[in-house]
Amino acid sequence: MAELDSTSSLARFLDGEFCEAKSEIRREISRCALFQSNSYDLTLDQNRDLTAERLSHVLGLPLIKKQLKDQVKEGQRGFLTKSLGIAELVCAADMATGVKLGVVCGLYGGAINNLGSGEQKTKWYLPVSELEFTGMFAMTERGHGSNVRGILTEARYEPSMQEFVIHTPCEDAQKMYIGNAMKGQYAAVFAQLSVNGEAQGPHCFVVPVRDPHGVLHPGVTVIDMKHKEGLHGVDNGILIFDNVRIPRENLLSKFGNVSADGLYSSPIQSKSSRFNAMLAALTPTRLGLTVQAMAAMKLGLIIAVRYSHSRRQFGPKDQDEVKIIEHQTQYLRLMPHLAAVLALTFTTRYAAGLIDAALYRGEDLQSSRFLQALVAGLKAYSTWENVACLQECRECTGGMGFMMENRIPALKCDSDVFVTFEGDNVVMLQVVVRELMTQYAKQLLSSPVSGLIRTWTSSASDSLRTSFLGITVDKVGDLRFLLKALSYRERVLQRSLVARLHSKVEKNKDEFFGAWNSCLHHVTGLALAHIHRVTLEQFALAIEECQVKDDHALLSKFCLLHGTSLVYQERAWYLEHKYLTPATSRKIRTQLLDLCKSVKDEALKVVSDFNIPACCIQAPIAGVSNPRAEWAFYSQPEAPAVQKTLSKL
Ligand SMILES: Cc1cc2nc3c(=O)[nH]c(=O)nc-3n(C[C@H](O)[C@H](O)[C@H](O)COP(=O)(O)OP(=O)(O)OC[C@H]3O[C@@H](n4cnc5c(N)ncnc54)[C@H](O)[C@@H]3O)c2cc1C
Repeated sequence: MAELDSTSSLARFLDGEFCEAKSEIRREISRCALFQSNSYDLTLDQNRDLTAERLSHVLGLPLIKKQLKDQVKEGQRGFLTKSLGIAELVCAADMATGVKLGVVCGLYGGAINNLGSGEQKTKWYLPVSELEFTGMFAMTERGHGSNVRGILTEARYEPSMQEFVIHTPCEDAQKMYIGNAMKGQYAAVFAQLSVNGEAQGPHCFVVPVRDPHGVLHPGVTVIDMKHKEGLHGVDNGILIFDNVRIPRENLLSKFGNVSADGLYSSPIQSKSSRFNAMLAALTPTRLGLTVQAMAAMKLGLIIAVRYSHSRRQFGPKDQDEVKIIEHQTQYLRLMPHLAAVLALTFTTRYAAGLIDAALYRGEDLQSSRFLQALVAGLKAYSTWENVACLQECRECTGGMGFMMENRIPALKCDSDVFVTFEGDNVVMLQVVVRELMTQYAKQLLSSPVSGLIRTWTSSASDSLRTSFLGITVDKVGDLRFLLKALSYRERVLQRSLVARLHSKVEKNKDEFFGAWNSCLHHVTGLALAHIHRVTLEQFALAIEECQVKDDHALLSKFCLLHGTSLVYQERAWYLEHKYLTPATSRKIRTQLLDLCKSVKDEALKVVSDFNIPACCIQAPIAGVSNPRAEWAFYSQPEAPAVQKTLSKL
C-alpha cells in the first residue's frame, strides 16, 4: 500500500517517457476496488463478468479515453510508447483485463485504425471510448492459424444491394479462439474478397455480431469455447457466418475498396503485397505482446526475489540458516531473467520509438520490413523468456510458489499462450530471418563487388578473431567482447544459412519450401542470435542515457550479466566454432556466477523500482503487507521509521 509510486531515480529511469501517464494509471488501479483482490474459486461466468467490469472501468478512465481518441488521429507523437506503458500496468493489475484491452484496442482498434478510412475510424472505433460497444478481431480459422493467407471465409460483393455477403463455407472456415466473442458487438473479420467473380485476396470487414442487448445479428452463430489453461476472464469463441449481409461501407478500405457498381481498386496492385501491407499495419499491436510478457516476468521476479530474501533454509553448522537467495543455484536461476527483463524494457522502448517516429512522419509500416522483423523477433524472444522465467520463479519459491494465492501459477497459465497467439513464435522467427536474408541480398546486389569484399573481409576477420580471442581470455569481462561475440554468431549463422539455402535451391530451383524447411533449425537459431544481439546493444545504449551514477553502475552490471548469460547459453556453439577456447568458456561460466552473486542483493532494489503497485502483487510470500520484510526498506517511505522500530525488537 505504501509502495504506490516509488519515485527513486532508477524507477523513473525504468519508466522512461510518459512516466506521468504511468503514475496516473498506478494511482487509478490502486484506488479501484475491482483490482484489490483475486479470487481463485470464481466460476467461468463470474471470472468473465469481473474481467468485463474491470475492462469497462479501465476504458472509462479519463487518460485511457483520451488515448483511444488519440488512436483515431494520425501522427500523435509517442502514441505507441505511451499505450504500451499503460498496457503493461493493466496487465500487471490483471492479465485477463490486459489481454481483453489488447483485443479491443490493440487488435480490433488496430484493424479499424490501420486498415480503415477516417470516416470508418470515427464510426467503428470512437464509440469504444464512450463505452458504447466493444469489438473483436477475427482472423484465425479452424483450418488456418499461422497460414493466414489460406483463410476460407468468403466476402462476395453484390452490386444490386451494395452489400457484402460474409459466409463460412465449411467447418475449416469457422473463426476460432476469437477473444471477446461472447460479449463484443462488432468483429473485424478477415475474409477472401470476391468482386464480380474475381478473387482479390483477404480483406478486413466490420461485421455486427450482436446488439447492445446481446441479441445476435441475423446469420451469426457464436459458440463459447469455454475452459482454457488460463485467461479465464477472457471469453474466446467460434464465429460462424451464414450469408451475413453487411453494407459496402463495412469493408475497411485503406488498402482496397469497392465502388457502388462493383469496381475494385487498391493503391497496391499485387495481391500478395497488399496482404503484406495489411499485416504490416498490425505490427504495433504485436509489440503489445512483449509488454504483456514483461508484466508477467516482472511480477514473477518481484515475488521470487522477495521470497528468496526472506525464506531461510540450511546454513553453516551451529549458525543461523541462510536466506535461500544465498544458495548459488537460487541466484543463478533468477538473476539472468532479471537482466533479460531489463534488456527487454529498453529494447521494447527502442522498437516503440522507431514505430512512433515512422508513424509520426506519416510512413506506412509495410515499407519498414526491418521494424516488422524486429517486433516479430521481440515477440518470440520475450514470450519464451517469460515462460522460462516464470517456471524458475515457481520452482525458486518452492511449495509456496505452487499456491494460487502466491500468483505465480495463474501468471504461468495466463501467459503461456503468448508464445502462440498473435503469431506462433517459430513462425515469427521466420519473419525475422526473411528480413535478414533480404538485407543480405540487398547488400550484395547494391554493389556486388563491395558486397563480396565486405563478406569476405568479415569472414576473414571472424577467423582471425577466433584465434585471437582464444588467448585473450581476460577480455570476457568487457561488454565489447560480449557484443562482438553475439554479432559474430549472428553473422556466421547468416552467412552459412545463405550458403546452405543457395546450394539447396541450386539443386532444385522449384523447391524453395523444401530447402527452407530443411534449414528451419538454422533459421530459428539465426533469428534468436539476431534478437539477442539487439537486446544487448539496446541495453548498453540505454545505459548511456542514465545520468545517476549509482543507477548507471547497477544497470551496467545487469547489462554485463545479460551479455554473459547469452554467450554462456550458446557456449557449445562458440566452442564448436572455436570462437571460445575451453579456458575462455570456463571464464565465462565463472563470470556468470560472480555477476549473479554480485547483483542478488541489489535485485531487491530493481524489483521495487519496477514500481508495480502493491495491489497488483498481492502474493503473501512477497510480503506486501509485511513491514518486517527486509525488502520493504527499498519501497516504503516510512522505511527508516520501521527500521528503527525493528532494531529495538
Ligand atoms: C487463447 C487464444 C486467444 C486467441 N485469440 C485470437 C483472436 O482474438 N483472434 C484471432 O484471430 N485469433 C486468435 N487466436 C488464434 C491464434 O492467433 C492462433 O492460435 C495462432 O496464430 C496459431 O495458429 P494455430 O493455433 O492454428 O497453430 P498452427 O498454425 O497450426 O501451429 C501449430 C504448430 O505448427 C507449427 N508451425 C505452423 N506453421 C509452421 C511453419 N511455417 N514452420 C514451422 N512450424 C510451423 C507451429 O510452430 C506450432 O508449433 C487465439 C488463440 C488462443 C489460443
